[in-house]
Amino acid sequence: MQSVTDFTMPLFNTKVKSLPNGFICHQNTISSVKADALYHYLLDECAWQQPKIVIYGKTVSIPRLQCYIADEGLEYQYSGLTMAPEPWSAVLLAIKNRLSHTFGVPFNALLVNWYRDGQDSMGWHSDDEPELGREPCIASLSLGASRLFKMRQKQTLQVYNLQLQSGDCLLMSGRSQLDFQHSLPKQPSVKQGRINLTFRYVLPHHVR
Ligand SMILES: O=C(O)CCC(=O)C(=O)O
Ligand SMILES: [Fe+2]
Repeated sequence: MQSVTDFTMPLFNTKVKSLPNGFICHQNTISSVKADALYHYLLDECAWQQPKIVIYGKTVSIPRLQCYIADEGLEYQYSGLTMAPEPWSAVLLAIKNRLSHTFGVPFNALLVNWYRDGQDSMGWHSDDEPELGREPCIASLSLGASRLFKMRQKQTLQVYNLQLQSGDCLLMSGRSQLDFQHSLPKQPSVKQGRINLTFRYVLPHHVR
């Protein structure tokens, strides 16, 4: 009998889109039907949170929902907030293991973001927290609505656009976090939701 994990395994014999240094997009790693099934599974299964952060002295809710999943004890800190990890479900563990095997990275943490519609977003940032190490390798899987992903070279401010489709897997490695920021801007015309999964390797001895 097929299990949910059989339906959702990303495959990597797919088309590759080349991007600025350090970014690689593997297109269609999950068929749209499977990506849709996984999207709805995660909507139900994740313990969604909408943390509040302080920006310029003002407390605001982040414009999306999040769930942080990781090996035991691997806390994640950003913008002054600490997220305690949820345990791996069988489905996410299987996907994590597949991605670890494919990319040769022992992923041990996953940040899941749910953009309910085009009003939800993520501002310019680099994933450069010390616990990710100097040149982290992050595998980012997109499910649901297609959204624009922007990369901005820190020195030249040149902006590169990438349309992330359901089932695409974007790999950010090498100098991608050192040389670039990235963002997911608001797109009010998008009415559908999107879930993004970023698999990371958190250095256990760096957790504060
Ligand atoms: O939703 C995306 O594609 C980007 C997510 C992201 O940049 C992050 O989780 O750090
Ligand atoms: Fe990011």
